[in-house]
Parts: sequence; C-alpha cells; structure tokens
Amino acid sequence: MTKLSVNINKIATLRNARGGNRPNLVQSALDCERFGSQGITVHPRPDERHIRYQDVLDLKKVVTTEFNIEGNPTPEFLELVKKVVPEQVTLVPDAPDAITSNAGWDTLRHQDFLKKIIADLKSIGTRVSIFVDPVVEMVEGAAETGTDRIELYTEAYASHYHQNRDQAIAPYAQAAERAVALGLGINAGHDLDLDNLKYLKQNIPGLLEVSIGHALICDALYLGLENTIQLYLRQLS
Ligand SMILES: CC(=O)[C@@H](O)[C@H](O)COP(=O)(O)O
Ligand SMILES: NCC(=O)COP(=O)(O)O
Repeated sequence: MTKLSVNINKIATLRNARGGNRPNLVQSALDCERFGSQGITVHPRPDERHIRYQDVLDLKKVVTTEFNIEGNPTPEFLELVKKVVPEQVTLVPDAPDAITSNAGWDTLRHQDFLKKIIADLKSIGTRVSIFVDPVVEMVEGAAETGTDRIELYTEAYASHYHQNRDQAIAPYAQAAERAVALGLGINAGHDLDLDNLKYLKQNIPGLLEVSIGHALICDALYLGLENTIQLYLRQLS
C-alpha cells in the first residue's frame, strides 16, 4: 500500500499572507487526517516563508498519522527534529534561497556528511529518508549512507509526463528496482498531481509513500479539501 502524506506548506503560505492565524494550520492538519491523509509533511525552510519552527512543535502535539519533517540538515533543523522526533525525517539538499526543492543529494560526494547525520537521527528513533534523483549511482550511494528510505525527486517525471510518460517513468523504474535490491524503502514526491500519480504508482512496485502538497492544495481550492484528498487516495488504490 502506498501512503499519502499531505504536505501542508501552502496552507501555511496562505496563513502567513495576512499575518494572522487563518487558516489555522493545526486544524487543517487534523482535517487532512480526518479526510483520509495517512501522513502530514512539513518543510520548515530557514526563512520560515511558510512552515514556521513553532508550527512543527505545535503539530507534533496533535498529528496522529505519520509526521514527516523535510529539510536541509542545518544545525537549527537538526535541533528542531531532535526536539520533535517525528516518525520520519526527509533530508533535502536545498539552498536557503531555493524557491522550491530542485535536486536530490549527491550521495557520493556527500556520503560521509550524510552517514554521520543519518546515524545521529536514527539513534533518536526517527526513520530517515533522503531526497534522491532517479539515478542508479545516486541510489547506490544512498544505500551506503545508512538511510532507511530514499525519496525519489519526481519533478522531472512530472514535467515530462504529458510529452511521453513511458520515457518519463523509465529512470524512476530503474532507480526503484535498484533501491529494492539494496533494501531501501521508496518514497516519492515533488510536483505529483491527479494526472501523473496513478502511472507513477503503477510503475514503481513497492512505493511506500508519496508526499504531495502544491498541486493538492491548488486542487482543493476548486474541489474542496476532503474531496481532493479522497481523489488522490483513489489514484493510489
Ligand atoms: C522536498 C520537496 O519536494 C518538498 O518539500 C517541496 O520542496 C515543497 O517545498 P515548497 O512547498 O517550499 O515548494
Ligand atoms: N516531498 C515532496 C513534498 O512534500 C511536496 O512536494 P509538492 O507536492 O509540493 O511539489
């Protein structure tokens, strides 16, 4: 079964736009869970443009599904994760000023760096996933870091899906096959939506979790949050 983890970053974007507490992020997370989401994902960036560090502490108190915290493993991020001890932490090599996540780890060049951080995070009992491009060598490097899972960075798949979905999925299927052979769990995320999700699921055997935010929250503006979450879950069934 592939779990849906709703990334609520963009609900925080809307809340921050007016400086108040509307929409209430904690309530939104509880509603996402009530509507069927099997996880809540947040990505507190250093500039706190959407998810604030305090949000993460507040959410930890109420989230009852899997809490997944994504981010670049800066000292501040690691301190926050150690305070919260989420079910999962996903390490992403984002630059502080990146408009969004735009690459996976170079798991060969940064292997020693990742090894130390992953061992430290696993010692507090959180599952670790690392953001990886669909490149077999990067998957092999990831296996050497001690990570529990990889999260396949699906922006390239999404951007090529409509031109040629067979070509778009090919590197992901190869990377996933290698990951399974190496005993790595497989997550996926970034730019997944109602058009491309089912085909990804059908072609990545053993896909454990997708984290979806931007498109899902955009869809919810027109279709309603409960209906939208149900529609995404149906793509995974
Ligand atoms: C790692 C990943 O793909 C998501 O966290 C994505 O980057 C969402 O971040 P934004 O909501 O800031 O675009
Ligand atoms: N890890 C991907 C994620 O959490 C959400 O990415 P997106 O759906 O907002 O592109």
